[in-house]
Parts: sequence; C-alpha cells; structure tokens
Amino acid sequence: MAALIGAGSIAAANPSYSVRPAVPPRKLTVSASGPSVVSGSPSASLSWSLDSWRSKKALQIPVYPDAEALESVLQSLERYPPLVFAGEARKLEEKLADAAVGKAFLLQGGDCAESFKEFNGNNIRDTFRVLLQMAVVLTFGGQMPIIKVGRMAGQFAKPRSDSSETRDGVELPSYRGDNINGDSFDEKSRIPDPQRLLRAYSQSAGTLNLLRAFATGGYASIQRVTQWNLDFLQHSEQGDRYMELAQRVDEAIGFMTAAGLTLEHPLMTTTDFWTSHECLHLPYEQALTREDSTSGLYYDCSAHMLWVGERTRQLDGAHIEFLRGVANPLGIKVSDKMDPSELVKLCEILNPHNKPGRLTVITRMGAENMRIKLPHLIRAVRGAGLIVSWVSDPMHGNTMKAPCGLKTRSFDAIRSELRAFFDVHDQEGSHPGGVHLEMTGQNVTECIGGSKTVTFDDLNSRYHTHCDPRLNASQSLELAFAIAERLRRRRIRSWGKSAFARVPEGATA
Ligand SMILES: O=C[C@H](O)[C@H](O)COP(=O)(O)O
Ligand SMILES: C=C(OP(=O)(O)O)C(=O)O
Ligand SMILES: [Mn+2]
Repeated sequence: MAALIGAGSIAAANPSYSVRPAVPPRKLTVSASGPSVVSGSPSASLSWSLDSWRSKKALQIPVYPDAEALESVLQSLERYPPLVFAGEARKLEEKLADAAVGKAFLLQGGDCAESFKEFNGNNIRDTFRVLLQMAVVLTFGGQMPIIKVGRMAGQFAKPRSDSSETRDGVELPSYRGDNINGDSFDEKSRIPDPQRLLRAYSQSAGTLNLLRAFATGGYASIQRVTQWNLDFLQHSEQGDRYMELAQRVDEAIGFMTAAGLTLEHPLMTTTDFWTSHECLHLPYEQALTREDSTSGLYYDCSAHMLWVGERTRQLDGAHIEFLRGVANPLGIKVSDKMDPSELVKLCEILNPHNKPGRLTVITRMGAENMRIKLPHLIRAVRGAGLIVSWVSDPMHGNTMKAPCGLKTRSFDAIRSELRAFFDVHDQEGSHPGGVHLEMTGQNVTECIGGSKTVTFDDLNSRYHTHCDPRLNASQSLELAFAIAERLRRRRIRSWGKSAFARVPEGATA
C-alpha cells in the first residue's frame, strides 16, 4: 500500500550556524513597505537589518565544514550583479494585487529542484513553452490576465523531512539541492560545498537571460504560441485539444487585426515572465539583497518573488525575520497544520501595511483537508481585514511512495485538490487567485495518471527529478484545461449576476 509522505519531522535546527557580519549591519526601523510597528507580533518592535535573521533560529540551513570558504563565496556574491531589479518585482506585486480581487490568475510552475545536470537550453525552452501554452488555455477560460511566474532561475535549495538518508544500512546526510550538496549516495557528495552557490548563481543568470530573451525577443509572440505543439503531444488528446483552442485564438486574432489592431503591438509580440524560488538558503539570499535607490527599500534580487516554505515559516524564526525586511512579493506555503490565528499573525508580520499583492498564501494540504481547513483560514484572514492572494499548490499535500519506492503523486489527487480549492472559494465568496505546480516541459514519468496514463510500472522509465515528482507536459496541459473550465464557470456565473443586476425591476431576466 502506498504510504503518505507528509511534512514529517523537521530536520534538526541549526542554531549553531556561524554568524558572519559580512555586510555592516544596517539597522532599519522600516519594514519592507515603509516605517511600521506591528502590535503583538514577535518581531514587532525590533528593527530589521540585512543580517538580523542571524539572531533567530534558522531551520534547514546547512552547516558548512569550511566557514572561511563560505565567507569568501558570500563576499563574491555580494559583489555580483543583481539578477532582477526592484521595478520588475514591483510590477509583479501590482499584478498579484489583481489576483487577490479576482481580476487576474497566477500560474506559477517549474521544477521541484533545478539541477546542474539538467541545465540546458532545451529544458528551459520546453518548460517556458508549456507554461505559455497553459497560460493561453487559462486566458481563454478565465478571460483575464494570467500572471506567469517560473519556479526557475534559482529554485535549488530543498528543505527535507529528514536530515539523513539510510540505504543498505549506510546513513548519510540528506541531499539538500544542487546549490548545497550532491545527490549521489556517497559521503563526499553529501558534504555542503559553498562553491556550489556560485555555480547556482551563474546557472540562474544563464536561465534568466534565456527566459528574458524568449519573453521579449519574439519567441513568445501570440501567433507563434498558438502554432506550438510539442513533438510528443502531436496526435494526443491534449495536443489535439490545444490545437483546437489555438485555432479559436487565431480566429480571434484575425478578427482583431481586421478591426485594426496591429500585430506588431508589444502586447502581441512579447510577454511578462517572472522568476521565483523558496527563500531557504538565507546566507545566499542575504548576499543578493540590495537597497533600491528609487524607493530606499531592500529587495532580494535573486528572484522577483520569494516564498517561505511550510517547514521554515515559524513566526519567530530566521526566515520570517529575513523576509519581513525585503520588499519583494512573498508567498507563504500553508499546510493543514496552519492555525487560522497563526496565519493572521504571519500576514501581519510580513505585510504590516496590508499592501495588496505583497502576500500570496499558497495552500497545500490535500483535497479533504482543504475542504475542512481552508474556509477557516479564509474567514480568519477576511475577519482581520487582510488582503492576500489565495493560491493552490496541489502537489505537496499529495506525495506518496510508489511500490517501487519512488515518490510519486496521482493526477487524480492533484485534480481533486484543485476542485476542492475552487469549491471552497465559491462557497466562501472569495477569489481563487492561482495555482502553483511542480512541472516540466519534458515527457517524464514521475506523476501517475493523466489521459496519456502513466502507471506505477512506468515510473522507472523517465524519472529524472532531483526531489519531488513533476507533472509532465501532457499532464500540465490537461490540468490547465481543467482549471480553465473552472475559471470559465466562475466568469459565466459572475456575468450572469451582473447581467441580472442590470435588469430593471419588474422585468423578467
Ligand atoms: O519540495 C519540497 C520538499 O523539499 C520535499 O517535498 C521534501 O521531500 P522529503 O519529504 O523527501 O524530504
Ligand atoms: C518545499 C516545497 O514546498 P512546501 O514548503 O510546501 O513543502 C516546495 O515547494 O518545493
Ligand atoms: Mn517539492
């Protein structure tokens, strides 16, 4: 029988992490969105500095055997150019504010863990391409802007349920992501090596460079996007569905062109694409944090959006301390273990000015828990008058062990969690603001199910993930069609309501 792999026990805390005052501590009395004091929060009256997180308990951060080598790497990173700039992150925050009120929808996806081995142009292109195809499907269903954010260009560090792994009686430290140690099961590979941070930085820069080129260089023009089909999707159910929809988009474009819209308009030839990753490795994140000259605020320039993981979101922990001081839009991963009042406190710490778009709550708890717990979280947040964008990660509450021992997820369970997410928001009158997926453009066999069914027996054939199982391109598109249908139904219902509202009294609707 498949065993559920949940959050499990948290790896040992690392209070002994050596504190390095590399950057002269700059004590600020401002939060990420301006001066503020939040009443009742643990961080309330404390000033923030780039390294104030070092006085807090930091879970899931590796201990490096060679502290000097780490120090020298961090000093290099502090001098390296930022990967993103503040204005881009601010623009994303504005878009996410629309998602909070049902006027946009977030599509966030990519690898569970990017790896050095899988770093090549084709992989980046294929994931980008499927995300754009999914965005077309969702735009058509929801008739609203789709905010595209990759778990790309920096998604390396992994929190682990267990700090060690045992095989055939041999126990070694767990693999924690390619920017920390290697996944080969030998002692040397598992030792944290700071040089890996430099390689991760340069891989992130290379990935981001290609993503920017794709997004603005003509590759993402809507006309091309509708012509795409991935080789292995041709003559498949999802491929055919996509081509059918693409034809309808083409017709709409033909209509708009005839009506005078020029195809050379940047809206038609470019797209917005942002990057994100879990803010886990605080020494790295600190080294890439820069003061924005325009606003005077600090931005973590390793990505546009950062999220705090389920395992490191303690109210008085180091990760929350760091994140409250950076002005990037932030995600909070939330499992069924989250208490409504705790979520309210967390939101108050991270967003004391209740800025729309700053906070995205990413729920990941499985369909059954979702139906029971999410209504209370929504009511608590609403009751406190807080603005957040609600997003569903239907992956992390549905991980199980296949009979062969590999981690997998079932497409049906993922769909059920999304169904529950939409149902609860319908019931509560709140807005489903987006989805957060572990997925790839490759034809992998990591999650079971889907219309081009992957079975337990198929898992071994193309199981390439370095951590959690990802949806393949076909499963990703299939899920996008299912989500689009829910968005379409919401749209039609709300049009129905507003049409009804316009009907004069006494008239029949
Ligand atoms: O991606 C999320 C976590 O890092 C991952 O689910 C942890 O996996 P584990 O339970 O095998 O440690
Ligand atoms: C670690 C992750 O998720 P969570 O914190 O929700 O377990 C992740 O998204 O890879
Ligand atoms: Mn994962």
